[in-house]
This record gives sequence, C-alpha cells and structure tokens, in this order.
Amino acid sequence: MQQAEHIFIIDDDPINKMVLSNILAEGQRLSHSADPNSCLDELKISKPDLIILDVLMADGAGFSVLESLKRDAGTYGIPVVVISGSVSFKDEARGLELGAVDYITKPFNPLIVKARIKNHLAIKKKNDLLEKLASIDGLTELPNRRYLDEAMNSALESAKADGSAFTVMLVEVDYFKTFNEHYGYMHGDDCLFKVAKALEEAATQRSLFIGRFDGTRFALVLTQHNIDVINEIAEALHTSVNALKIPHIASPICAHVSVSIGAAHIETHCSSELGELIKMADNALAVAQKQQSTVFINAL
Ligand SMILES: Nc1nc2c(ncn2[C@@H]2O[C@H](COP(=O)(O)OP(=O)(O)OP(=O)(O)O)[C@@H](O)[C@H]2O)c(=O)[nH]1
Repeated sequence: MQQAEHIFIIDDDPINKMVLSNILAEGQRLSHSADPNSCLDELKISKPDLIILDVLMADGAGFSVLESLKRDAGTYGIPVVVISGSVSFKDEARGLELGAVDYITKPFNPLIVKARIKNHLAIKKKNDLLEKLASIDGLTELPNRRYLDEAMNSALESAKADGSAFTVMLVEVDYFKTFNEHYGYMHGDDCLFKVAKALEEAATQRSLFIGRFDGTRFALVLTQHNIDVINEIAEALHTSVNALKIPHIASPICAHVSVSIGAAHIETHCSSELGELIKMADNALAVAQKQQSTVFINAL
C-alpha cells in the first residue's frame, strides 16, 4: 500500500491553517505548527514530503525559518512552498532565491494551490526515486560505493567525536575470476547477487551497514565493537555464505563459493582517515587470502 504523503504547515493564522487543511485533506497526512522556531527539530526527524510556510507570520520569522530549513542538511531536501500576504516582487524573489520551490500570494485560489502542491509532490517523488537509484548498486541492490563512502565517513566522524572503536571490514569472494571463467559471467552475476543477499541478511540481523565496495568486494562498517565481537561477526558472515553451497569446482580452496575477510580495527580514539583504514583492511584481506585463514584483523 502506498504511504500517504505528509505535508507540514507552518502558519500562525488559524483561518489560513483551516483553509489549507481543507484544500489538502484528501489522502494526505497533515501536521501543523504555529511556532516556526520550535518545529525545526521535529521536521528533521519526521521529514515531511512538503512544507507550506507562511513567511509573513506575526513575529516576522518566516524568511529566517526558510533560511534555516535550507541551511540544515536534515531539512534541505524538503520542498518548501511559501504562502505570503505580500505581493511584492522583492519578497517573491527573496523567497525563491532562499530556495522555496513556489511562492503563492494571499488570497489564494484553493484549486490553484491544490494543483501546485500536487505538482511539487510529484517532483519530490521522482527526485526521491532518482536519489535512491543513484545510491543503490544495480546488480546486488546493496548501497553502492558512493553511498557506502558517505556512510563510512559519517560513522568514522561519530566514532572520532566520542572516542569509540571503529572497524572497516572487507569481504571478498574467493577465486571469482576462475568462477567466471568456469561457469560464465551470467552465473557470476547470479552468484554475486546471492552472496550479497546472504551477507546483507547476516549484517542486517546485527544492525550493521554493508555495501558493495567494488566488483567482488563488500564492505561493512562497525562502531563500538571489540575484537571478539568482530571475529564473531566475521564468522557469521562466513557461515551465511558457506550455507549457500554454490558449487565452485574450479576453486583450489573450497568446493563451494567462499569469502575471505580482512578488517582494520581501531580500539579507541581513532585519528586515521578513511583511506588509511581501507588500506589497512585491504592489507589484512591480502593476508587472510594468502594464509587461507579467512579472517585477518589489523588492529591498532
Ligand atoms: N560476473 C561478474 N564478474 C565480475 C563483476 N565484477 C567483477 N567481476 C569479475 O571478478 C573477477 C575478480 O578477479 P580478481 O580480482 O582477479 O579476483 P580473484 O579471481 O578472486 O583472484 P584473487 O584475488 O587472486 O583471489 C574479475 O574477473 C572481474 O571481471 C560482476 O559484477 N559480475
């Protein structure tokens, strides 16, 4: 079932609020605040599909609220339709320059407002879909490298801020070139998809973020885990791939498709950059593959 679109009205005029609510009521979820300054935090969490903002409220806060909404990363992407009692071109230009998607003057025609809101919601829906497609890997449906890098960087920043442990784990499918050569590239794709799903299930059960790092490698990012837990997680990832029992008769190490895992682990107060940590994890992966030990952790 499709989720109802959520529209948030910021307006201190109860009559305006009622008129807007009547226009928008069908199949849409409405929230309302008469106090623009107190609702900013709520908007960051609830992330409505559209905000209708009266810029000429009694306290004159409207334009600065618009500025705040467009400055904050948590609300930046939410389209804002400005409603205003001012017909001044200067005010209209100001609203649009500050990032509003539309500027509607009072008194407004309900049919026009309804039609404009519908169009902005349709654009928002398309933008959301494009953003999703731009962050998902087409073959495995996992977060792609761009999204993964963003998630790893933001997790690293948080770990640095509170001095907690940080781990990057790289998981690589063993002898995959040989797999492709033996079974064909299409079967290779199918195998990568199944391995990705198995890893994702194991990661999701433990609330861990996983993405496709490159062709045959996946990356997980872990915060606040000690070495023992990381080893347990690595074992669980191995078990989930082994349980697939995808034949790989050309592999010199296992009759089925297997993975090797390397990790970079910083126990406390990490000062390294993400690139250095990935290099450490990659070196650990190379050791794991060489020693056929399946897991190797580079720890500092
Ligand atoms: N089917 C398929 N193959 C891919 C994809 N991405 C990368 N590959 C292949 O994966 C293979 C990876 O080869 P290598 O990096 O040499 O890895 P390997 O065969 O595991 O060799 P070692 O690292 O020495 O174990 C290459 O042949 C790539 O063409 C993909 O999306 N689908």
